[in-house]
Amino acid sequence: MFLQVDQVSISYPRAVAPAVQAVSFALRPGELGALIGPSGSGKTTLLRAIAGLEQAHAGRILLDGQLLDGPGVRIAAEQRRIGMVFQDFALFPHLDIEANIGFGLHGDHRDYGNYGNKQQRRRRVQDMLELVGLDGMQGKFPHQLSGGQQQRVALARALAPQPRLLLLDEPFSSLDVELRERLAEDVRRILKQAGITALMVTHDQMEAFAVGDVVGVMQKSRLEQWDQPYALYHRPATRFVADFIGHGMFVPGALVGAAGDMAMETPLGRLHDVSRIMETLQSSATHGAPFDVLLRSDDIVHDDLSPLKARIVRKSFRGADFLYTLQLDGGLELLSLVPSHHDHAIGESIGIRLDVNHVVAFPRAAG
Ligand SMILES: Nc1ncnc2c1ncn2[C@@H]1O[C@H](COP(=O)(O)OP(=O)(O)OP(=O)(O)O)[C@@H](O)[C@H]1O
Repeated sequence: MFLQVDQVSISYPRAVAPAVQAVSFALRPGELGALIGPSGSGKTTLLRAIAGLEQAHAGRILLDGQLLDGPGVRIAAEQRRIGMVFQDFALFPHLDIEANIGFGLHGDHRDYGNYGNKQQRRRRVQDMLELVGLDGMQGKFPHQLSGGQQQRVALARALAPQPRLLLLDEPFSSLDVELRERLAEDVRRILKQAGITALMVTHDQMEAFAVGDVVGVMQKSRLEQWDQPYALYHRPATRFVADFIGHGMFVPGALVGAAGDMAMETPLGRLHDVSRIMETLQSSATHGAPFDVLLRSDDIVHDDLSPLKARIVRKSFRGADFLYTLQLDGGLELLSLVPSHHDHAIGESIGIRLDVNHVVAFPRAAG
């Protein structure tokens, strides 16, 4: 592993509870990680500790085999060779793009690579401009560039001195929503092309999924799951992750059948593929055991022929789809993503059926 965060805890002075508690994860060389979670869950604190701007009070942080932070060891931030990109870009307004990108190739950073003379620096800046798709812009000033272009300059500047690791803190949050997803995909492509290992903090799931090979979900100072996006979505480890990732609602379920042939009974019908749930329960669950079953908007399919009907209580247009909020007799609410040519009115009843590939369910908490 290239970056190793091992049982790291971080506390701020006079704070009641630690900001980060016993967090462990790792990145392979060239792998892109993303941390998501609600505000205050500890993402930025963790990123700052990796950068060397906060100290880990317990645990260890290693980069390429070097102990950066651990018992009795603390490598200074400027000696870590870690680059950072921030949400406000932090470009120098009075320097042109070439000087902005070349900034990190002077002074303390000079020993990162062989950029000692002007010609070498120019070549490196040129390579970076090409990498981020801004060739020809070197003479412009930051205010002459769009927000997305400025963020690419910030990326080029951070990559220029060849850091060992790149950290990105909410890099898209000051940009338009439409721009964000496209830029997130561009950033992923650029980072992959540069071959750098990177860790990004964001509160936006789409960005995390667009950039990260692996995504970590934090809540209340803990890392709840560190996994590939597909696994986070289809095999969430905790109820919090299940709820946080994607649109879904929990409905009551009950295990039916005998060991080896169990199914989940729900108000919308019976789900048969419960093998994974049984693995996690280690076959201790018994017939009739109560569960909360997660049904996401793509698990519920609109089907005129289905005998099961639900009433539309809200709808929101998403372009290709409508996100319908539906209500069953008895009041249970569900979400369903329906192709937008099925334009039904609020109050109308439509036929629905389940189409669940991976059953996500958690034993109902006692009480
Ligand atoms: N300098 C500080 N001094 C004291 N407490 C702090 C400091 N910075 C953050 N905290 C606290 O540490 C906890 C984690 O904050 P952190 O900023 O790491 O969360 P976050 O997940 O990055 O949130 P956001 O998405 O809002 O930036 C919070 O309870 C926060 O109030």
